[in-house]
Amino acid sequence: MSAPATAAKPAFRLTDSTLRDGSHAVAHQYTEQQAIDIVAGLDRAGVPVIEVSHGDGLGGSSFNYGFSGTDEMKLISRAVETAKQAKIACLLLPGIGVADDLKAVKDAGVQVARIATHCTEADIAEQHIGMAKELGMEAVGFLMMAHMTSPDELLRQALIMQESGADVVYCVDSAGALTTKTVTERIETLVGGLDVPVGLHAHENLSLSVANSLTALDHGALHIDACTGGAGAGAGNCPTEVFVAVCDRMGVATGVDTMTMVDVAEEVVRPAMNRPQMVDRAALILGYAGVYGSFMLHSERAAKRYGVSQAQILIELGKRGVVGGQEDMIIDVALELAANK
Ligand SMILES: C[C@H](O)CC(=O)C(=O)O
Ligand SMILES: [Mn+2]
Repeated sequence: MSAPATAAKPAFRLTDSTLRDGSHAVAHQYTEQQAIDIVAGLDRAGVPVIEVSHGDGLGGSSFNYGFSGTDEMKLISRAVETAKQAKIACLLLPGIGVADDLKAVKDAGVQVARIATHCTEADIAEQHIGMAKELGMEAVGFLMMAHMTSPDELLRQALIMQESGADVVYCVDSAGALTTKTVTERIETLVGGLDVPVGLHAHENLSLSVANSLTALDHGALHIDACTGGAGAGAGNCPTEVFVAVCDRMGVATGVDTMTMVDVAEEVVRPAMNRPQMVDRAALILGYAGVYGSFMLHSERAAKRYGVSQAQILIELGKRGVVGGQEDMIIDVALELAANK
């Protein structure tokens, strides 16, 4: 097998979110040892940024979002201790995480603060982006459920994040509902209208995460998110090892050693997963109906508990345009379906 092209300057910066978005796939039950092993592998492969926190960001451990198996601060500390070259990042959704969480992770050695809001609510990130900058962290704006708004409105929201001090702004396909066409429209509009670099965070629900990430690069994105073994909410995220392998084949420099990534996926991450990441019925419906990826396991539990169809719950949530933070609506919909049976 040919040697990976790690020497050339990378065409984009890769953020691996196995220990954050991938946490949805294991119902937030990562152990300290798993965090150490995953960070050690990714760091060895040359991944430049590794995100660690509860799947729903700092402070996510709760009845609403699911309790963490291990306190996220412990996972973060193990990650910081283990990484030799990679920066450690955290996600924060204002309201779930609070300003003190940012200070705590900065003190623990986290260098990148990713501040996430629904795609039309960037204004609620202003304070946290500003605080991340005051703390001397890199601040990344993260506009979730980006399929739900137009490219022009997404740019208007991204400009709010840029004005607040964001160093990078991401288009986040939380539902895995974007296609190569709708990614192109969004990334082109963001790249054309922002002074700061643009990123894409793709999900696999329509089997398009690799294609969408490549499309984003073609249209000027400089940051790409991925998860090893395709871990993550719904059908998972863009699989890191597959993405860097495809980049190698296309002559796109990643700075990451593909064969090390392939081993980390196979030997470290997949054994940590509770079940295979795949585009099964529920995941496909998430993408097709445009439903928030992290609703998958919640809707599966509600369907079992109330004896209704998970597919119907998801379709109904899609019709109602339910967004992250409205997890209680999953139960409401399940109860309504049960009452109408
Ligand atoms: C809190 C969400 O899981 C953030 C994310 O990764 C997404 O919206 O996608
Ligand atoms: Mn995600």
